[in-house]
Amino acid sequence: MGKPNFELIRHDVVERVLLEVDQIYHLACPASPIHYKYNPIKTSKTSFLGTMNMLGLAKRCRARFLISSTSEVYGDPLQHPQEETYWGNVNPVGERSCYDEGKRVAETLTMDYHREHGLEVRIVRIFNTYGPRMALDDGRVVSNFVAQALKNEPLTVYGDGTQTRSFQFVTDLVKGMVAVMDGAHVGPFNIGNPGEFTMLELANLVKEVVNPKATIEFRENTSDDPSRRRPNITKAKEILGWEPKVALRDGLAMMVQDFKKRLGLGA
Ligand SMILES: O=C(O)[C@H]1O[C@H](OP(=O)(O)OP(=O)(O)OC[C@H]2O[C@@H](n3ccc(=O)[nH]c3=O)[C@H](O)[C@@H]2O)[C@H](O)[C@@H](O)[C@@H]1O
Repeated sequence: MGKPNFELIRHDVVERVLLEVDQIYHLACPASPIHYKYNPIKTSKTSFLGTMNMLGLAKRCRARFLISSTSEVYGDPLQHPQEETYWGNVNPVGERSCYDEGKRVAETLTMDYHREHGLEVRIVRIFNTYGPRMALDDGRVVSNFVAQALKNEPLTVYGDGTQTRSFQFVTDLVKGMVAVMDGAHVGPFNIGNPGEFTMLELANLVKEVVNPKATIEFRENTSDDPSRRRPNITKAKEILGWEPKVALRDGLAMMVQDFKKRLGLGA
């Protein structure tokens, strides 16, 4: 931003676009479950048509193309931790499938452009990411808990809170994506932090770091919620020399400072 050769364009990837580019980081798609389930047909269109349009653009410009895929391609995984070779356990007719199947077909399209047209492609599977500047109403668990704790509202734990996730700080993700883009391997690569927590453990950590007086309120869980998730990152470590550096406790503290400012609570 502010650099003379930087250009910001507001565009819906479902429509074609003519640009001149060398690299494409294709990140466009709602990622929070409440947002991707809000208009699920649009989510499928974004994943399929949006990815096809961006691959078409990459083909015309001979640009290198990186698709931001997701841990959700593993569905409710029967393998734990998840390796890139695992094909997953996705419900094709469930409420989450607009996103899960959308990202799966986005990976398929990416590989078919690679095989059919010799396009240079890269695939990253991103695991739960959090950090400063997330929308206060994003709806994902870390931003919900932090905002709730700061506002003295109960932390909303869905289900019994024994389901697990592995949380990655945003700067680790960005370094991982750049390493994949600039590396020589197509992937797919899991990019995530293997530290695994139950939602109750996360709630208690947020209490400790943000507001020890915060209470917990249990809510009904959503359908097809994956019961556990943790990346095996051996491939990214060995091939790219990448691994996450920021521990959850430290990442939370950085997020809290930013959330406090935006909630008008002082830094
Ligand atoms: O954060 C991410 O990067 C990932 O978030 C979502 O996946 P999900 O793991 O379901 O994300 P959350 O909505 O943050 O849910 C995580 C867990 O926390 C629980 N949760 C969520 C919100 C809340 O207020 N309380 C709560 O207990 C959910 O039931 C779930 O078990 C997206 O589907 C992924 O594409 C995305 O990569």
